[in-house]
Order: sequence, then C-alpha cells, then structure tokens
Amino acid sequence: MLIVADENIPLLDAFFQGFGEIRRVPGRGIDRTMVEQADVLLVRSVSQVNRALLEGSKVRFVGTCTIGTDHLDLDYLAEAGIRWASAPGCNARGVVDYVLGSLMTLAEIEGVQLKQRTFGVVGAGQVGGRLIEVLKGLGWTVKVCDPPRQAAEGGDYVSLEQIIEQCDVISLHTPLTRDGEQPTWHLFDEARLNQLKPGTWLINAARGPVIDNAALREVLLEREDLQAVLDVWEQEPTVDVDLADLCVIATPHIAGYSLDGRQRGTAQIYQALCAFLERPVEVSLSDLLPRPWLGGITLDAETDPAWALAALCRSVYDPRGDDANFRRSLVGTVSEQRSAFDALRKHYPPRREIDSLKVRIEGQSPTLQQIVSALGATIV
Ligand SMILES: NC(=O)c1ccc[n+]([C@@H]2O[C@H](COP(=O)([O-])OP(=O)(O)OC[C@H]3O[C@@H](n4cnc5c(N)ncnc54)[C@H](O)[C@@H]3O)[C@@H](O)[C@H]2O)c1
Ligand SMILES: O=C(O)[C@H](O)[C@H](O)COP(=O)(O)O
Repeated sequence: MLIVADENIPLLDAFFQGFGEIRRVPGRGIDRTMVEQADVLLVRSVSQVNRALLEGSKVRFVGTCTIGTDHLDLDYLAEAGIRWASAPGCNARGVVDYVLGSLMTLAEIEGVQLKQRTFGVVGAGQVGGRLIEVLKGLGWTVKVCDPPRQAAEGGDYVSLEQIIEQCDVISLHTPLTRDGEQPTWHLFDEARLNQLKPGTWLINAARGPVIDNAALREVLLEREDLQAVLDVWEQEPTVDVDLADLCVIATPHIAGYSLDGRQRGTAQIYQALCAFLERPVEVSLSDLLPRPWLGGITLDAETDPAWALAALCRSVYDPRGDDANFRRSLVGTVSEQRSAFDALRKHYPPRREIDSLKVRIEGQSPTLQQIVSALGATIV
C-alpha cells in the first residue's frame, strides 16, 4: 500500500509505518503526479483535494488531519466513491486557549474587566461549544448564534443581528461554507462590520473568508474603536499586510496548533483508516504524547482573581509571541512573505493544552477554584 502524506503531519511513522510505504510530499505543492499511484492520501488544510488532483488516481481513502474540511471537494469524493475522514474536534481546545490568551491581551491593552463584557460566540460546535462552556463557567454573559444547530435542536440561541447589536466581544467559530441555507463566506461583510457596536472586539480563528478582509481593513481604518484579532486570512498564505497592521493581534493560522491538537489529528485519521481497512487499532496517542513540561502552578488563595485568570491563561498560551514573529515576517516580496507564513507554521514551537496544567490553591478560595475548573485545568 502506498500512503502519500503531507510532510507536516506529525507522527506519520509512529501511526502508519505498518501499512506500507509512506511518501512525504509538500502539502501546498501537491499535484496529480504525486498522488496517482497512492492508495491513501493524508492531507492538512493547505491541499485542495478535488477532481483535478484525484481523477485517474488509485486513491480510495482521503484523510485530513484537521477539523476544517473546506479544502475537500466532498461532492466529488462521494461521486468518485472515495472514502474520506476528518478529525473533528482534534485541536478545538487549542483554539479555545488562543481565544482566552487573546482576551487577556485585549483586556490589558484596553484596561477593561472581562467579566463586564458580553460575549458573542458564532458557531457552537466543537470549538465554539468548548469556548461557551469556559466563558459561562467563569460566570460571564454569553450569547450564542448558530442557526443550523438552532433549527436542528432548538435552544437558547440569538440571531447574528442580536450578536452584533448586543455583544462587546464576538468570536467566530463557523466552518467556511459557500452554499446551503446559512453560508458563512463573508458572513461579516461591509454592512455587518459597519454595524458593530462601538468598542467591539472581533476575533476570527475560523477561516479567513468568513470576514470580508478588504471591508474589514476599510472599517478598521475608519473606526479606531474596533479591535480585531485575526488568526486566519482570506488569501492564505498571502496576507493583507495593511490589515495585519490594523489588527491588535495577528497570527499565521496557528490557533489550533497545540502539540496535543496536531498529534490528536493524526491519531483520529489513523483510527479512521484502521476502520476503513478493517484493521485493529494498535497505536495509542497517549503512549506517544510527551509528558507536560509545565509541572504545575501554585496560587495563593489571596491572589486577585483577574490576575490569576490572566496568569493561568498566559502560562498555557500567550499570543503576543506569535504575533511578534508574524509581524516580523511581513516584509520583503509577497513570495517571501508566503514562504515565511508557511515556515512559521512548519517550525511552530510545541505548546500544550490547558488540561495538562495542574493547579494547587494554597488556602480556601471558591472564586479561584471556579476559575481553575472553568478553564479546564486540573486542581490538585
Ligand atoms: N484557526 C485554527 O487553527 C482552526 C483550528 C480548528 C478549526 N478551525 C476552524 O473552525 C471551524 C469550526 O470548528 P468546529 O470544530 O467548531 O466545527 P464544528 O463543525 O464542530 O462547528 C461549527 C458550528 O458552526 C455552525 N454554523 C454553520 N454555519 C453557521 C452560520 N452561518 N452561522 C453560525 N453558525 C454556523 C454549525 O452549525 C456548527 O455548530 C472549522 O470548520 C475550521 O474551519 C480553525
Ligand atoms: O481546521 C483545522 O483543524 C485547523 O485550521 C488546523 O489548524 C489547520 O492546520 P493546517 O492543516 O493548515 O496545518
């Protein structure tokens, strides 16, 4: 069996060496000649998997070690009888850690108390759902917009218009879709961006085109009250440098790049391939993940809760480092910037998720206990 795989998929040998030959290829430059003899194709989000790539090939299984599937032509795969799998939720916690780290930075810059803000989450799936749980656990006010989920299940949801009217912070966690009843392509277009409340913080760690980037640039130029955090860009790996300059935090699509999340993505596709081939699952991620290197944190019960919250979030992930590295890469020609975008992602330093963090509270503090539990760290 020949497995052709994006060279940036971690733990390829550990999970797939028993299956046959593994041939590593650059995900962004993948082409027909690289895949035509493959039985299995393993990708990340940078490979467009469609008729142009696969027609005439031997590929019978496509696995994407990512949450997003907008790079797969699912209609073509169904028509061609090619089985596919993605890795739902694999790096969702990493994205939540990114949003929390960004909130800590915004709160510091703006000098505001987060508990006084109203949060709007657009898209309440694997990522949004976890984020909502954390924000509510912290006792904050959260409004949720998810029309497909609302139509399917009912529940306590609001419209996008209500989110825009009522929320001080809006975090986007929808897939990128162009068709269907609720397409998300340019969900935040010029009209909606102009309707944002004064002082709104807008966070996009979903997919770049969920916001009309050109419109956002113009709106940010006119409205200094708005703050934008962008991890994803409309033309990746090309970035609108003027837009990045106007963002309070700008990063190269690394929100979900926790070590745990990336390795979990490979593990989930390994399991899906085992199921497809009717092979037993023999490799376990828990045997491969390194031990967390931050052993634990001790908080004094007298610690100011807002300070403790910021310290815990930042000990897990602080976006200011990635923001600084990204801004330094936005120089030179467009081609150099595109290469730098991919290089920052390829050589991303290992970062762990918050549930690997152990927190001890010296003394009694129900407030600190609530914060630690809401964040999902372990109290010891
Ligand atoms: N930046 C990153 O590193 C990173 C990491 C992981 C995922 N993502 C992106 O985040 C997206 C969301 O991930 P997820 O795991 O939560 O996906 P998910 O499929 O579990 O949830 C998406 C939710 O969005 C809802 N939705 C769809 N259309 C909507 C609309 N028009 N308005 C409001 N809600 C809508 C769906 O009903 C669903 O509940 C992924 O599709 C991916 O594109 C980015
Ligand atoms: O959809 C996802 O899972 C994330 O966007 C993921 O972080 C994408 O990473 P990539 O495949 O581009 O390396």
